[in-house]
Amino acid sequence: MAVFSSLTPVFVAVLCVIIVFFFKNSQRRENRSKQKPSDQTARPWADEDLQDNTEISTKHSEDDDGDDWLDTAEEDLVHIPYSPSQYSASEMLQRSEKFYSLMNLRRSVRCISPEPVPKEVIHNVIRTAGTAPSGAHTEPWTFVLVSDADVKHKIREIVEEEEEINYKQRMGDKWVHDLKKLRTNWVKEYLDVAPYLILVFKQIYGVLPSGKKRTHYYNEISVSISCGILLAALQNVGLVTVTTTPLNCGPQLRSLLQRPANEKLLMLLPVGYPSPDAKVPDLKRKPLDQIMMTV
Ligand SMILES: NC(=O)C1=CN([C@@H]2O[C@H](COP(=O)(O)OP(=O)(O)OC[C@H]3O[C@@H](n4cnc5c(N)ncnc54)[C@H](OP(=O)(O)O)[C@@H]3O)[C@@H](O)[C@H]2O)C=CC1
Ligand SMILES: Cc1cc2nc3c(=O)[nH]c(=O)nc-3n(C[C@H](O)[C@H](O)[C@H](O)COP(=O)(O)O)c2cc1C
Ligand SMILES: N[C@@H](Cc1ccc(O)c(Cl)c1)C(=O)O
Repeated sequence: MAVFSSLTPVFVAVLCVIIVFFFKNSQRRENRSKQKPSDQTARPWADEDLQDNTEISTKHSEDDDGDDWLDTAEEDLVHIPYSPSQYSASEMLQRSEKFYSLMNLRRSVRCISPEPVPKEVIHNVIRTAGTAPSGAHTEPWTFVLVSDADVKHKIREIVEEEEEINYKQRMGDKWVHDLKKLRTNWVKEYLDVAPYLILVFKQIYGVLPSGKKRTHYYNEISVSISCGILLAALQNVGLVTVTTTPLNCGPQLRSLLQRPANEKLLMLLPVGYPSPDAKVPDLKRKPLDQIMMTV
């Protein structure tokens, strides 16, 4: 008993040292994991809410035996002067009003004329889409331009088959109800009729000359921005489209168009002139005070 009572203070002291040691260690580990992702599953650029399926670079993976990601040529990239056009305040106002008026006339048009469209115009529209900013300038987009009647028809078959199931089963009553005002259904005549279909693919990763994967940061956001610019470029030349996202068609369309495994369909845009009898739902847009908060 006497031995125990004399040991207790020593025992308590040792116990305290052990507890402090463990506590400090666990704090250090926590801090380290906050400061620097310690494993390759940490992907701060992939927004969970967006369900951005960006794939991680294989830089630290087991099969990695080199420093492909270290591109010295890019490290030495020169920085050049940049002085774009500037306008007076009144010119700016005029230009902003003009551009707003043009864009405010943009509508999703589902009745497209078969009238041919100059190919060079479409090429310029796609060039313009390719001016979009992208995560780490990875330019993670592929625009597949389809004008071949047989391929367009195959696309229509795939889309209509899946969209019928979407409307009847996958989308559910609420979504179908919310779309009633648009009078859409699974019949997609514009896929045969429009002179061009542009299928926009996001590259979920790139492929380096060595065959290894290159990380495409924020690829979905980057490609979505390029699609916005593409829509503006179409509007600028008087062409129409409808932004479509044919659910469950991605893999089939990718394989029909022989796109590689790193590409996923983001949007399908039928492009042409509006048909003379085209109608659009009389939708209203939110005014500025409902979309802008000033602080
Ligand atoms: N952002 C969104 O919330 C959604 C958008 N869509 C839109 O619908 C359209 C068609 O997409 P949909 O077919 O439904 O969906 P996906 O193209 O995402 O494909 C559906 C399934 O196929 C897999 N897949 C597709 N492409 C690849 C690829 N290149 N490599 C590996 N796996 C692949 C997906 O894998 P995984 O599960 O790994 O992605 C998923 O399981 C597009 O326009 C798309 O933008 C569709 C669904 C949701
Ligand atoms: C992300 C996104 C997905 C869309 N998917 C479809 C679609 O699959 N089919 C379709 O007919 N329209 C689709 N639309 C078009 C919308 O229905 C349309 O933008 C909306 O009704 C507003 O009309 P507006 O484009 O004329 O302003 C989509 C639009 C966006 C932005
Ligand atoms: N993809 C279907 C359903 C659809 C229609 C319009 C939309 O705005 C959305 Cl989000 C979905 C279709 O193209 O009919």
